[in-house]
Amino acid sequence: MTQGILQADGLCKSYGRKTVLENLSLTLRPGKIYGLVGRNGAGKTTLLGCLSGQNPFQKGSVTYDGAPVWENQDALDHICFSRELPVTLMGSRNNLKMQNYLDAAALFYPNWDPDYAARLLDLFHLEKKSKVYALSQGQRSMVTILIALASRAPLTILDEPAAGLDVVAREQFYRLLLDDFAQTGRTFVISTHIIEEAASVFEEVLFLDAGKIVVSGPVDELLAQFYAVSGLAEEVDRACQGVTVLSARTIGRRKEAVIRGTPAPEADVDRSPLGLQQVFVALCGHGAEQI
Ligand SMILES: Nc1ncnc2c1ncn2[C@@H]1O[C@H](COP(=O)(O)OP(=O)(O)OP(=O)(O)O)[C@@H](O)[C@H]1O
Repeated sequence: MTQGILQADGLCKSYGRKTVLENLSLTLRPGKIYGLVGRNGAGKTTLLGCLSGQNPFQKGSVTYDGAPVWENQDALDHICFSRELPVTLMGSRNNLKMQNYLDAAALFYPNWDPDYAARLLDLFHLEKKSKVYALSQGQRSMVTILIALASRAPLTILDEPAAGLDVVAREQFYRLLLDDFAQTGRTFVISTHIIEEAASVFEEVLFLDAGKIVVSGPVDELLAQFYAVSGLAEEVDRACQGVTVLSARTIGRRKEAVIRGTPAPEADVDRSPLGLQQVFVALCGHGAEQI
């Protein structure tokens, strides 16, 4: 029975001697919007390429409903990883027109929706005859988003789709995504650096760090586990008993700490929940100043 589950097991990927993904396992279930978050160079693009059959890997497996994804057209028919269009091709400027990419997408994705593509072209004020090299970065992001949405693929993957967009276009993108999701319920995986802005869109997050998924699960459940506490140092220490302290800073007699767990209720401290970005920095921001 087709369910639309994408599974990676024990995935290992290196470039030469550099290990990027190390024994990574994850399961993507249908009907959710996943946010993939990791620092620069963490391996997000590499992982998305492996999950979508575009990147080979050395060990492990990636399956869609139990069937390997690699060179398996039946599985790939369900997956769209829309990548940013290249400005150059083999050292020369990319003279292909947007129309060429739309024609290729129509051939490649069995559920391609030409009417939806035409509506999005209008909405984004894009011209089909424009050459790719002449598009702005934001316009190229719009084409990537257009192809992803109009593919109507049951599993649609976008790598940093909002990075090149201005704030108005970003809001437009999130609205389009949520409208589409409400209508189709298809699965989206979206990598992003703009965490706080996208947090309300994600149902589940995956934090990628040092080649592994270090956190995965529903956003609300994750956020409920973290607090910032502050107050007199001895009270903060009392609040932190029995919980994991992720970072702490003492200023005179006062102290601030970021913790995973519930602060002891008898401690006289200020406690506040963290946003997704703060949780990410606390867990994956090695070496960065926290909070
Ligand atoms: N084709 C390649 N050949 C060699 N090394 C590569 C190649 N592609 C990626 N890498 C290396 O693999 C690591 C992960 O890169 P990747 O692009 O997957 O990270 P990322 O999380 O998407 O980064 P960013 O957020 O900065 O875009 C980096 O150290 C990068 O230099």
